[in-house]
Amino acid sequence: MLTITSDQEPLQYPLLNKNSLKANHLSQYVRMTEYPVKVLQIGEGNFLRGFFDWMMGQLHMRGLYEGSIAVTQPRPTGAAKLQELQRQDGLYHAIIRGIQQGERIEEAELIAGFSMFIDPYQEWDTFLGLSASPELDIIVSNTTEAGLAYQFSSWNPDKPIRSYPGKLTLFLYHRYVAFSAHPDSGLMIMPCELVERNGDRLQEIVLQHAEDWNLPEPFKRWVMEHNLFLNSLVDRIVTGFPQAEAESLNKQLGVQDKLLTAAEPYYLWAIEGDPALDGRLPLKQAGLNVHWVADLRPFQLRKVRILNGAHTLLAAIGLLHGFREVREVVQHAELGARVRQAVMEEIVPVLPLDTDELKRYAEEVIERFLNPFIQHQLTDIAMNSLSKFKVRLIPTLISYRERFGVLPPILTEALASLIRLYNVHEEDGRYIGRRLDGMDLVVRDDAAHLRRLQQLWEQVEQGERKLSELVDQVLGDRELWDSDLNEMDGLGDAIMAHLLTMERR
Ligand SMILES: NC(=O)c1ccc[n+]([C@@H]2O[C@H](COP(=O)([O-])OP(=O)(O)OC[C@H]3O[C@@H](n4cnc5c(N)ncnc54)[C@H](O)[C@@H]3O)[C@@H](O)[C@H]2O)c1
Ligand SMILES: O=P(O)(O)OC[C@@H](O)[C@@H](O)[C@H](O)[C@H](O)CO
Repeated sequence: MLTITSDQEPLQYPLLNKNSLKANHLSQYVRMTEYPVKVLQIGEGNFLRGFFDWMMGQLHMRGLYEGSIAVTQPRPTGAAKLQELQRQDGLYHAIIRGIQQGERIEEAELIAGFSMFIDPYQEWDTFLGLSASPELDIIVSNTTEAGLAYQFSSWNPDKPIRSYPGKLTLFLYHRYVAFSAHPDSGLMIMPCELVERNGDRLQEIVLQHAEDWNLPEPFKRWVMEHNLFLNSLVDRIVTGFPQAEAESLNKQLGVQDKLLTAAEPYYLWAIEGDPALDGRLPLKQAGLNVHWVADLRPFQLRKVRILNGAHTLLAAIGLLHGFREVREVVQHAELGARVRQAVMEEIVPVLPLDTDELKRYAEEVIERFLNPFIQHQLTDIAMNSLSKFKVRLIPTLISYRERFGVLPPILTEALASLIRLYNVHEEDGRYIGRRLDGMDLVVRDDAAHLRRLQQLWEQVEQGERKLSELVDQVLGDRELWDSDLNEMDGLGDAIMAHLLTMERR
């Protein structure tokens, strides 16, 4: 582990790879490459590198795991990142920085866990071949919510299958055949996608593909009985490559690392499963903040409603006011106070969990948002805000109204801000919204939703529709919210009032 210090002498910057490693790191790297591949990782993205692979680094450092990782990208566009990883022999630095319980943490940890790089679109046979390895034990993935989805694919086993669950189904089928359905050949499958009950969902899709492809019933039974699809919840803010500071970090590290991965010190992984599974992947034994739990729901609810809810809320309000990063919004006297009010007075009180524990978590979340070293872009968080708002904030809005008989003021303002943010027009295939000061900003969301909102706003601006009608239409759009929000007394009027105030500004 290196500690980032201030000014060191400028060094030459060879590319980070095994040839540029110092002796102590080289021996660590060589030891790792001698381990058999025990983990197949589907996903070359930032999150896994700053979370799971970092954890594997901790296991390796403590001598608790004698297995390496084969990494593969879930879609063709990931090939460039995979090649970059390969050029660096799978080595990179996790830059872990922030303030935790008042203590400043600033570390650059060299991560060395990958021993194999497989592009399934070019090396399909190698990919499938790995399924026959007796040492392989775990599959981990993060392919975003869009990746963990059913996508029909016709039976064509000789060609790379596009979707992740499709690939996984064929991979498991090859394994089932290679080990003649032996019960011990089952794998532990750990999806990290932020999808509720991600393990159950993945298993469901795998079985659907098995059905589509007429795979034998005993295979389906083997999938269900001898493979573990674990539901889990991940929590760590990983912002990826720290563009603004890359040069100075490389200078301090003395190498050129194109895969620097920035993350906060906080992390939590709650996995629904028997604590005995820690024997298979000794995360708890390594002292990591990992919990094998019987019921994941409280963790999921707490994190999605508080952390992700606050993110979605502050992204909508912050972007409209011309801010770029999470920290800027939370630090702002007026907007920051509103974010705190939303979390402490609107979100926390309606969660059916221990209030003291929730408040502790909420305080921690605010501290994490204030991390001075992390540049967390509001535009990244705001991507697909409509569906995020539906899952992360609407349930709170409804519970609050039911419990207190009035609307939560900040959440209502956030919903109005979101509607205002989506006053978009199309330009070269992109949707451009307007901040309150009239400046443009790109809005990224489902194109059909964006088109509908664009049309409504255009009709208002051309005087063909009243603003109140737009509000009525948007709140009543079941495709957006899965329900009619106009049924919530007073919501339409409150949103109207906010929109008019914004326009007056
Ligand atoms: N970055 C974080 O702080 C953080 C924290 C917790 C959870 N997450 C989850 O991670 C996801 C983003 O990952 P990231 O930060 O590593 O971003 P990233 O862009 O670095 O990686 C995204 C990964 O998902 C794959 N992917 C994207 N769309 C896909 C699709 N349609 N089908 C298959 N694969 C697809 C990409 O190829 C890549 O491997 C989010 O959806 C979020 O749910 C991120
Ligand atoms: O990753 P998304 O786009 O689903 O949501 C944006 C953020 O809320 C999210 O990435 C959090 O930072 C993360 O969930 C923290 O664990």
